[in-house]
Amino acid sequence: MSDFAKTKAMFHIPEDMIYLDGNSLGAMPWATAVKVERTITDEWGDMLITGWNKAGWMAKPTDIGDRIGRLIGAEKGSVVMGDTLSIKVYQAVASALEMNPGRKVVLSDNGNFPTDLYMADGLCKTMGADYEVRTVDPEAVEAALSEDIAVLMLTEIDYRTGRKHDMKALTEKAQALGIITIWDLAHSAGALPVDLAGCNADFAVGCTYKYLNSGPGGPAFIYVAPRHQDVARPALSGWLGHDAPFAFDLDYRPGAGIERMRVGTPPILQLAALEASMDIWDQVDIHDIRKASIALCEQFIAGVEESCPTLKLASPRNADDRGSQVSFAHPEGYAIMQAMIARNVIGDFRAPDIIRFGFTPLYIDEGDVDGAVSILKDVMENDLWDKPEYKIKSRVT
Ligand SMILES: Cc1ncc(COP(=O)(O)O)c(C=O)c1O
Ligand SMILES: Nc1c(O)cccc1C(=O)C[C@H](N)C(=O)O
Repeated sequence: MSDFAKTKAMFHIPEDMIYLDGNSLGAMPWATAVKVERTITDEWGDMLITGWNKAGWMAKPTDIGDRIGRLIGAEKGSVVMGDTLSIKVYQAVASALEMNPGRKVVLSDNGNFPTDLYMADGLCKTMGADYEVRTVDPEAVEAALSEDIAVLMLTEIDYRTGRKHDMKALTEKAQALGIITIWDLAHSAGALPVDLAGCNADFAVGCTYKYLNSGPGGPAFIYVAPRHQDVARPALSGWLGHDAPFAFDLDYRPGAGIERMRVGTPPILQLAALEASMDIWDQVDIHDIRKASIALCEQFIAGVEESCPTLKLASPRNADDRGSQVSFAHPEGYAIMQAMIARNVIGDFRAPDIIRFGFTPLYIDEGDVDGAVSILKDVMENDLWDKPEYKIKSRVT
């Protein structure tokens, strides 16, 4: 039996479904509905506006930030929740660029998730024609570091292939050249141990609706290293990041520490949903999760390679170089994934030819992996994907 049988029982997974897409949208803990319902009735309903103090709503973004901080190796008081990840990327890039005056290049890789590149590019356009986002192949990042670069912005785990950047080595090399680093942990937080403090990271951002199970649209987080917190100017200077929001001063004065990265009113109901999941995360050791995740990924790779020879592994073979997902390439990837979904094995497709499966030990076990492999084998051996209705690209995700 899986070491995580206890946590698996804490999640609602529809009967007969094998859910291998927790790297895109995490599953729902049973406790979430109860927690959100209580927040609505006992807090919003009964306390109304007094909930900001009585129910501790105002402190939720930093309280929960610290709980996530434990999973990503952040110092206490250096993570705050709020907004979407796209917004937090913008905020981090803007602060970092300003901390490196005279340099005008944001370096990233061309495997990065598009929104990160779009947000940085939009910001550069606002800042002036001499600012630019430069992208190189993921393997070429280290060689591309140079003294004209202001900011290195990378997603640690590639959303398509699961390839893992070496955060410590790249941060060290970048900092030696005077570059400020921003790490996107969208596919890292809750997937594997991250050691932001140990890597001496400058900024990090991430979302909570994937491995941290906060539900669709759950709030993002931002990390600022303690040494930068009173220097970094929050480009999005919202009133709740003000030093004294309730003084209602007309002039903006950034708050102390990580508080300044807050923008506007926090989403209390989504934070309540996240808290239900963090109650589960508080009971597990992220190193145990990693061990189980590697075992599940290895089992899946071995099973698929043995039974589906036309699928080509698109993730790194070495577990240390990979996050908590496994991708295979096939020219008919889209139709194959449609056939899998029709058989209740949920993964996803990423253009042009990647089928992607996420492994989330909190609620996925060896039996699920065996089940997914055997359905994939059936789909491939019997060409079950070869149907006109599976070839129409109409899905959103
Ligand atoms: C690396 C990365 N950054 C950003 C996002 C999305 O940001 P947002 O939460 O603003 O939609 C995703 C996934 O949606 C992602 O994988
Ligand atoms: N955030 C998403 C959404 O709002 C709709 C559909 C998908 C997503 C995702 O999270 C995509 C995801 N970041 C990916 O790795 O592809």
